[in-house]
Amino acid sequence: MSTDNDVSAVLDKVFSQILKSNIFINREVLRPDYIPDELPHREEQIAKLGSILAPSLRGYRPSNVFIYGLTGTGKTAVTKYVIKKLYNKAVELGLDIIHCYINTRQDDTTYRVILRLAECTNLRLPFTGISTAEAYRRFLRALDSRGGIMIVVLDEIDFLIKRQGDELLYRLTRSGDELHNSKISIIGITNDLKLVEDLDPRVRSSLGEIEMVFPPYNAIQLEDILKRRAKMAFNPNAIDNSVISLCAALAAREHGDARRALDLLRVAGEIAEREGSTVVTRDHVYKALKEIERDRVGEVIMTMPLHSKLVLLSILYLTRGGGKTTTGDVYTYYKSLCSKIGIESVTQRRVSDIIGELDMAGIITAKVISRGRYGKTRIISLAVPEDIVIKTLKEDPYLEPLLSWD
Ligand SMILES: Nc1ncnc2c1ncn2[C@@H]1O[C@H](COP(=O)(O)OP(=O)(O)OP(=O)(O)O)[C@@H](O)[C@H]1O
Repeated sequence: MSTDNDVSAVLDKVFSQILKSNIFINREVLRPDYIPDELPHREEQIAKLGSILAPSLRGYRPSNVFIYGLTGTGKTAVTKYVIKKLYNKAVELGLDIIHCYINTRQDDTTYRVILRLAECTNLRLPFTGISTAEAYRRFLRALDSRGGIMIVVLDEIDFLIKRQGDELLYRLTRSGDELHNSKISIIGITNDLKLVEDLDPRVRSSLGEIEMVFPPYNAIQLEDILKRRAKMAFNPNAIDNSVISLCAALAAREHGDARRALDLLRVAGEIAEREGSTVVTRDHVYKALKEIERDRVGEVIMTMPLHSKLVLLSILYLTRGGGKTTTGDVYTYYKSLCSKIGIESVTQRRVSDIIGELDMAGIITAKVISRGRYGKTRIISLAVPEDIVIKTLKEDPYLEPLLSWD
């Protein structure tokens, strides 16, 4: 058993390790929310968005823009960068442009988005007590009495649409009918390409007056992005080019995701620091890859609903030691687990959907095979290490007792 003294000694060691370390000169520049002064390989998108928004400097409402592309392709960074430059220009010219950035994963209800819109016009609305329609009316009134052009960025817009539908978007894109002294222009950002296809055509056409697609970066571009950041983040003697190209190559394996590349570099540096090393090595990058993957898988599993966890637990049990199983066997085992803990099971069809979702999330692999006249089935195997799944499922008090087979 560890004593308070042991724990305090461990902490002392960690603190002095970090204080001694001179791996980083400024680790903040590797954080996901840091907006760098230059965004290499996005010159074209910066110029295009800049020219779309520029009419606001002459008092015209810029076209609405719908920006989409896979994660880590620079959509948020480019948008914030262009808006900041535009705002600075407006201040220089003595113009009043209101800009409002809202991430709808964080502000995920229509009411909260309206609260934030109102805040950007300096109007404080109550958190409760008035209807959404009333809140919207007050916001429009405040904006119109202030006047000017408002540029609203709705980032991760898919979260709002999935939760609340597209009513607010529709109203915002039609707000011109209700405003006399002001205009609203919207930039919607998403990485959910399917959402774009499924969107109501009337909203898609008004929101996407102009559409911009951000392509993934290739490994060479990622390397270039990393080099420039690494120069600001690391002590020059603590990192070499082979570490940076490894991070770029690993991040480009799925799709060129700059966030993943930067995370790898930052976590590799942190591991080197924790280990008391004076340089970041390729070995630290591989360790970082494992650590990030563990965190990702752990988080996905932890936030899954109970029945998805039970399905995953069934797959884990039936494929122990690297085996394979089928949808039918998973369903039978899953039902036995439900009766063990005294809850009602969901239908086989739903279990089949859950298997599809686990496959999409990269937790399992499910290949459809034909069994001739017996129809089709899926051959299922685990796609992530068993120990991460066991450790995460054990954290759920409902499931803990079911995991005592070993
Ligand atoms: N061209 C670039 N140069 C420098 N850094 C970049 C570049 N593109 C992206 N980044 C950095 O990569 C990280 C992710 O970028 P960003 O948040 O803009 O991606 P995104 O496309 O909005 O992703 P998501 O859809 O997941 O929100 C940020 O830290 C950003 O600063």
